[in-house]
Amino acid sequence: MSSTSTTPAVALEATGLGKRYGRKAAPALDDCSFRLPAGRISALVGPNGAGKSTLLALAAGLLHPTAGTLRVLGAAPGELRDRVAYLGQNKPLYPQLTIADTLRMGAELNPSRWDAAYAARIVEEGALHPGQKIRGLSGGQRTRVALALALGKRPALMLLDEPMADLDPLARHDLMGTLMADAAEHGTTVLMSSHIVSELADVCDHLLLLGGGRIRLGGGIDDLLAAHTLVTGRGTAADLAPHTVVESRPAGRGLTALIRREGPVDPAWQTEEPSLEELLLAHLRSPDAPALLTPATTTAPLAVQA
Ligand SMILES: Nc1ncnc2c1ncn2[C@@H]1O[C@H](COP(=O)(O)OP(=O)(O)OP(=O)(O)O)[C@@H](O)[C@H]1O
Repeated sequence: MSSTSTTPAVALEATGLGKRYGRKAAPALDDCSFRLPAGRISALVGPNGAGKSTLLALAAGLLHPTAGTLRVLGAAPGELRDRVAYLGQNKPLYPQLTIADTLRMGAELNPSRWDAAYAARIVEEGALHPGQKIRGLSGGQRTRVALALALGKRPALMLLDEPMADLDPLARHDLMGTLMADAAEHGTTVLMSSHIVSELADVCDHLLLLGGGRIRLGGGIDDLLAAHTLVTGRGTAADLAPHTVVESRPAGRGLTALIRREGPVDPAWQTEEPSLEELLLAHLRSPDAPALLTPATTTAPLAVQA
């Protein structure tokens, strides 16, 4: 059932990727180079306008880059539509169809991969009846049907653009649980944008942080957290050299700083590992902090496994 045997080790590979929506517009994505390892559940995070939706739409083949290249499961974007599911912020469904008709359409469009039981389960867990018309559903209920349609085809790669934004908290929690357990079981690669960091921390094992159209952080969440330390103590940011100070703030007579370690930290500083939220907030507040991509995410030294 799993498609990992034919899935390359790298799900997405961007090289100098850029996208401008108009000649005079600032680039929505600018010189992005990164790898997204296959089989990971990745959070795509960044402030409004950072380029998250643009990246997901490029990966789905709905937009074309204006610079650089993007490979998706080793192919051009859009080439492997049956293996890639994209769910954007607009969920195009036919209002006149029933839920059952919609899922039948999914089965017809994906004859070799359709998992009818899985699609039906996603719908049933929302207490929806197959005979209900799409036009009579709430926004959150439509989201659930759109997810069933996208996931029923058992994609190797799921591109989800704020997929749960209009679901109530309980539905979000339950649906996210179903989706992630299933992705883990099938080795599916997920790239999911969201602004709800606490939710991402529970389910994601990989992170891409975008800011101003550039990659700011990329890598396994544990590796990224381990590369940073929160320090508190008396002294100035200059005293923290040779570490990279991502962000520092006054605290009492000294300061609290998030640093990227270069060797051991002077024991005069109190240290602790940051939470994912602290890591993200410090980088979001310091847009000029240097980018960090862990080795599995950088395009430089890693050999692609065919
Ligand atoms: N269709 C479009 N035409 C022109 N500019 C666009 C278009 N779509 C996005 N942009 C611009 O590209 C930049 C990146 O937008 P994008 O939607 O990718 O950001 P985002 O990170 O998804 O933001 P949000 O968190 O608000 O959804 C923004 O400056 C936006 O104004």
